[in-house]
Amino acid sequence: QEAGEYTMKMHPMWQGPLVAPGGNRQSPIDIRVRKSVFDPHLKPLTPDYDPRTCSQIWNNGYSFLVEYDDTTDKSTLKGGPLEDNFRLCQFHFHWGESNAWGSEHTVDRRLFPAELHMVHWNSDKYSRFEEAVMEENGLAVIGVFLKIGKRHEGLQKLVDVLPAVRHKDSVVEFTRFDPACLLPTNIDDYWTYAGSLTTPPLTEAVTWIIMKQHIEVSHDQLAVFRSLLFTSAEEEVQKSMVNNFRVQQSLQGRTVRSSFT
Ligand SMILES: NS(=O)(=O)c1ccco1
Ligand SMILES: [Zn+2]
Repeated sequence: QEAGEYTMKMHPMWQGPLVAPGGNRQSPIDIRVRKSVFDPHLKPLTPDYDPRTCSQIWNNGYSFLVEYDDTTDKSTLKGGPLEDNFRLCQFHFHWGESNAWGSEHTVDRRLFPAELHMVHWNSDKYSRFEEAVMEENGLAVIGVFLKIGKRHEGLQKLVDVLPAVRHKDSVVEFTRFDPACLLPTNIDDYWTYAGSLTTPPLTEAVTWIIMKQHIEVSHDQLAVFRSLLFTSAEEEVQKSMVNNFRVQQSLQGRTVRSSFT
């Protein structure tokens, strides 16, 4: 590299074509609370998860994914803005290198240190995630903001296994984890809007359901997230898995609805 030449070493995730097909309902966004519209027809959200469908956890080189067996309708999400039945396939997080930032969505520009995404696909209309990911009503993702505070007891079982998936492409068996323990106590208050995946393929297939209430995790628990690596064991230069969030996208005329006044 020539002296003075400046190249932002982008994570490989973002070196490809960044503009998604269509590109008028991209995620994440800033949620302007006073611009959201209360929708009295929004129903309560009814997640129904079976911890026995939890199968493994793996480092995909951008986040760590806790994967669920989605070959049957055992862990499902219905209600809220959703017309159909959706199956949980995985959950993962996005976080910063510091507690000052890390979330993908923001609320009136407020950043959180991390954000949980619980990814579901429409099992009434499609037969697998890979199919649903290409359809505008294919996916539903619950977003939950994380704040630094008291230790999250339910999260600790996950934190304890993270060192085993430190490097990209590492996988370990991970069972009997109830994802409901990561939801806030109040799941009736949420914002919802039509958006996209925030990592490639960035397809505009997602009904986003962003919880108003955050959950708390301890500083030390989040520090373990940051001990993960983007890089595989063979690579010479190891890179800390931090700042794995996408830049915010324009609303482009979309309305964000709220389930609460
Ligand atoms: N970050 S997210 O939940 O939009 C996602 C899931 C799969 C790919 O991207
Ligand atoms: Zn995500």
